[in-house]
Amino acid sequence: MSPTPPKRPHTTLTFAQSLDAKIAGAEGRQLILSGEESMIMTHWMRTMHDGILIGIGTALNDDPQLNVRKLPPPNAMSYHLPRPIIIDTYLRLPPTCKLLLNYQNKVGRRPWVVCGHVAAPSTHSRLPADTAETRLLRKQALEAAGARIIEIPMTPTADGIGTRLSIPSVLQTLKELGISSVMVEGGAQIISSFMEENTADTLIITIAPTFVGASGVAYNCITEAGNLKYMGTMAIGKDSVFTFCHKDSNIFYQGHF
Ligand SMILES: NC(=O)C1=CN([C@@H]2O[C@H](COP(=O)(O)OP(=O)(O)OC[C@H]3O[C@@H](n4cnc5c(N)ncnc54)[C@H](O)[C@@H]3O)[C@@H](O)[C@H]2O)C=CC1
Ligand SMILES: Nc1nc(O)c(N)c(N[C@@H]2O[C@H](COP(=O)(O)O)[C@@H](O)[C@H]2O)n1
Repeated sequence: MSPTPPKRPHTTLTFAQSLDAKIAGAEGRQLILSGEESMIMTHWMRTMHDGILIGIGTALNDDPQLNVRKLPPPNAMSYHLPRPIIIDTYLRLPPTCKLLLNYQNKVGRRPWVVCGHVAAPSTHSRLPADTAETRLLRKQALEAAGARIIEIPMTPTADGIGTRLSIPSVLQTLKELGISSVMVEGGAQIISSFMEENTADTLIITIAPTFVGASGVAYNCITEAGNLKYMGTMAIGKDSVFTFCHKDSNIFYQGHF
């Protein structure tokens, strides 16, 4: 029996970390932690999913491409390209980001930007001086650059001060829009949210043999494995890749989700 509830896509949570559980350097500096071989594995996994999801923090910090360019010839574009999906509550994604440029240049799929539906922006948005007008301008600029904007209701954060998007609502919306499998790549807050929500069907962590130090960026670790069971460890190049599956699942990285 599949553990995947029919109302959300199959969800693979995957990222790379150091031995001291850091996913980025001081002040979020992007680190290439994965070795060449495990990075190729990540690009293979990208081909196996309908969408790749990241948070706006990662989009702003890394300006990623989320494509499959590390795969062997003849032509990386002949592989299935996943759709980039950005969780961007307040529409902060720059219209000049690589994901949108790649789409304009026909070397990437149209990015979807999932944002908060704002009834009264001045009371809901934490961006300084944000108004319905400035938000509308950002939305129009993103749409003009090619983004599809998907608005969903915002929910209050646990402290009651801020707002964010509900992960189950994001996933349900994606499923309704035809995304059957999604690879969640980060960053720290998104990883923490998916772990807290127990939403991953598969968790794949690449651990690089390096230390980043206390100033690096960490995610909030689950204190227990939740619904996940350990499936195995692979040595790929210099890295160790740990795989977990939903505890009710017998599926172990079959290659089709
Ligand atoms: N080593 C690795 O595999 C990876 C490392 N990274 C690193 O992670 C860092 C970025 O991480 P963060 O700043 O934490 O940004 P993030 O990419 O996790 O995005 C977080 C933002 O998403 C929005 N959001 C809306 N609803 C949310 C929800 N329910 N839960 C969480 N966020 C929600 C909020 O605006 C929040 O600030 C960068 O330094 C990047 O290099 C990112 C991806 C993979
Ligand atoms: N698998 C993996 N290993 C690392 O060492 C990483 N830093 C990441 N980062 C993720 O990949 C995105 C960059 O993708 P592109 O190279 O631009 O295609 C980055 O934004 C993170 O999501 N992943």
